[in-house]
Amino acid sequence: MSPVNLTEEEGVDMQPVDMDLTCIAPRASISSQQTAQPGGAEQQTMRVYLRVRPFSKEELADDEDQGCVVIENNQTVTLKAPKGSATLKSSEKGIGTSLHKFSFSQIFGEEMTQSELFEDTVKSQTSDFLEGKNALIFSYGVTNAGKTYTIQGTPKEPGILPRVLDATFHYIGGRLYEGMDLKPYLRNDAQYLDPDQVKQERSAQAAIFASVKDECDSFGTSGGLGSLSSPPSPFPSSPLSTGQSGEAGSDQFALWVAFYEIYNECVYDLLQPHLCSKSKRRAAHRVCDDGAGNAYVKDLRWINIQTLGEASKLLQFGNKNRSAAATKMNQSSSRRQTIFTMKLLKIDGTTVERISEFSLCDLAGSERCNKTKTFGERLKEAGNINNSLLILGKCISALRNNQTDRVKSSYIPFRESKLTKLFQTVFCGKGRASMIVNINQCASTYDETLHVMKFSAVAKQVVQVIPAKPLESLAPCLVDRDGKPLVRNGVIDSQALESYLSDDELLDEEDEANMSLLPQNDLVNIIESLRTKLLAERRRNLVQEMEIRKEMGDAMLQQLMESEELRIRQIEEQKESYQEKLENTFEMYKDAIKEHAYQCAMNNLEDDYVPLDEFIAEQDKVEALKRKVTELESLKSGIGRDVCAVPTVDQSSQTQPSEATEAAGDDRVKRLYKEKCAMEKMCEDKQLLILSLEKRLIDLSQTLEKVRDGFLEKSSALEVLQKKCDDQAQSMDDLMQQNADKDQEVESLKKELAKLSQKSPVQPKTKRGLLANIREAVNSPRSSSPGRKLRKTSKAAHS
Ligand SMILES: Nc1ncnc2c1ncn2[C@@H]1O[C@H](COP(=O)(O)OP(=O)(O)OP(=O)(O)O)[C@@H](O)[C@H]1O
Repeated sequence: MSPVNLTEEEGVDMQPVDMDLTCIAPRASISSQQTAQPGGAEQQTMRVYLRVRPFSKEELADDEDQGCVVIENNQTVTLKAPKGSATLKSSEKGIGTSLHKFSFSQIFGEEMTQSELFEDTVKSQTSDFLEGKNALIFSYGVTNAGKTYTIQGTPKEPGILPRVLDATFHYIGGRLYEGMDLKPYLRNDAQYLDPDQVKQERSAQAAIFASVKDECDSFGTSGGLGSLSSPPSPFPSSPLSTGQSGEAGSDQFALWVAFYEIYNECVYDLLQPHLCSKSKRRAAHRVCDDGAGNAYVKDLRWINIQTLGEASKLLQFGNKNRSAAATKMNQSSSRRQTIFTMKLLKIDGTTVERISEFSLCDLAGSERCNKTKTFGERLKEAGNINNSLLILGKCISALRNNQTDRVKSSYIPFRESKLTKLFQTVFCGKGRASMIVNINQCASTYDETLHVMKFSAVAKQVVQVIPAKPLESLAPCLVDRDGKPLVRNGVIDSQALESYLSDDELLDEEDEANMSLLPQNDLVNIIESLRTKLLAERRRNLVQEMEIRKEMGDAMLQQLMESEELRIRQIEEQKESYQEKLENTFEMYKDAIKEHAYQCAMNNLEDDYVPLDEFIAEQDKVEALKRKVTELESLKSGIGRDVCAVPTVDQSSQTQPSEATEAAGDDRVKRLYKEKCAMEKMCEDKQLLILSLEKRLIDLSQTLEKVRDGFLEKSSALEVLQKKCDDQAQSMDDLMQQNADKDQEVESLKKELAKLSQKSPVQPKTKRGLLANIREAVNSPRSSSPGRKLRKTSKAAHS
């Protein structure tokens, strides 16, 4: 076997704080189970007891005994995961451990008797109950773990419920209030019953007792409990049994009980008469709030009991009504959560001084669906059972978390299940709660048992603060049928009582049940009066409804108009901003194009640019040179003529030409010829220069042409942009047109509303004036729409 780690499940180092979330009590480490609080409040951790039931013969035969549960001492128990359990498999994979250690307020092994269990667990709560405090006991555990055995027991071995009842009757002794005319009402109040109602109570009670008179005595008053009932009592030395526990001698006590079950999140009364036909469904009862935050079961049947035998019969009657769903695990297993509640009324004369409540809750088994092979309706049952247990667990965890961390107080889901809703007040300090965890030692249910143990470990850390004087807040109030108090400051309000007793026109459900007893005329009268009341009520409702509708219509219209105004304003603003943006963009483009064109022109001109002065000077030079060339050419032709004429003259007229004259002529010709050549060359150069300048001029004009083309292109792009702008303006106009349509729609709505208002039979004048004012006020800004249109057209024209 692989080595195992032992886990301590209970948070021993946890510092519990008070449970009453509204009361600010100082945080203190709780070393003992119970400590005194300032102001006399009592603080203690929730008592959680463990009861381990013995194996049955069948279980031993099925090899269920694998030593899973080892009781170390009267407060500590160790659970060892058996072969095949999910816990063992997980621990072998390294997840978790196969050994779990738990501690409880007290552990009761299989050898412990019912009587010992009662003495060590519930007896103190019974004392509380008899002294006017509330008490709640849960029996919790997997199915077939012994919860019902612990609560109800067997005729031979009565459980804690018969023992609490037995103790209560011993306490009451000869001070039983036999009147039966003071009955519990809502959660903490009492109701005064008139003689007819008392008669009905008695007949209902008799009907129940009659139906079980031949049944065996489940409390064993003649057996198990009988030995306790007859002297010596179970509280021989207890002040409870003496009836002298500091109570005033004139006080009397009345005990009323209710027995109900929660099945699939519906509350059913187990003390209702048996149903005639099986097909007829039982009525589910609502869980309501009494206005002071206390939940109660509406129309639950409370039966007055005066002996232990009567209590036993009631329990039998209720048990008969319970339907046990067969599951594979336990053929007689109940799929319900059954609650037996006792209310003890302390009566002084005709005044109810206090009411205390003791509830014993047998929680349904919490087995998993696959284990129990549950299907269909059974699966739904299991889901609801597990859900209410889950919510109970969540509430307990949240309570504990809130106590440990007051800053981050989390939501406690009391209202998410009927069970927790009903007992919220007890958890919140208006009573003491304790839990008896029942487990069997079967290997096959080990995983579920472990889950139960973990849950109870959390419950044990919850601390309850019980106020020193819980009765002050729970002081019962005696009321009539309408719920109006009949007793004020301890004195009966005789007027209220008289009107209550004479008031016979209202019928509650119990009256309805006995309507057949009334004469026909009375019935007709009652029906007539009820019809009149109904009509008046309907008329009142109709008027109220119309007023509400009108108010809502006005409010809606106002809202509609406001939102319309807002929308128009937003559109206007958007339009303006778009136009501004467009104009800015257009200007930007224009500047950019101009800049671009200028840059292009400058780039093209830069290389070919010749300043004008230079150009003119150059032209002058060219002109001068041309003139010189012309002169020289004319000179050259003149010289040629001279040259040809000179030899002719020399040869014909002079027989002896001088040599000096000939030489001088040659030099001059040569010089002139040279000059002529130079001039010709210069002319050619200048010609070339002129040609190049002309070429430059042509290039320049071409560049200018290009720039002009570019400019024209940009201009056309600008035109496109302009067109887009115009389109946008057009779409804005369309939007405005849509707005106008909406205006018309609003107008038609207003007209419709006005028509409706005219049709309405009740129209207070002041309100009609108000509506007209509102409409006018709302309409007035609408009249400015032409102004806006004017602005819009002027803008459009501008743009
Ligand atoms: N302490 C005990 N001593 C002897 N027998 C016991 C003890 N506890 C339980 N049993 C027996 O075990 C069986 C199952 O017990 P019980 O019906 O109370 O279980 P349960 O938890 O109420 O089951 P369910 O939730 O299904 O109603 C019964 O036969 C009962 O008599």
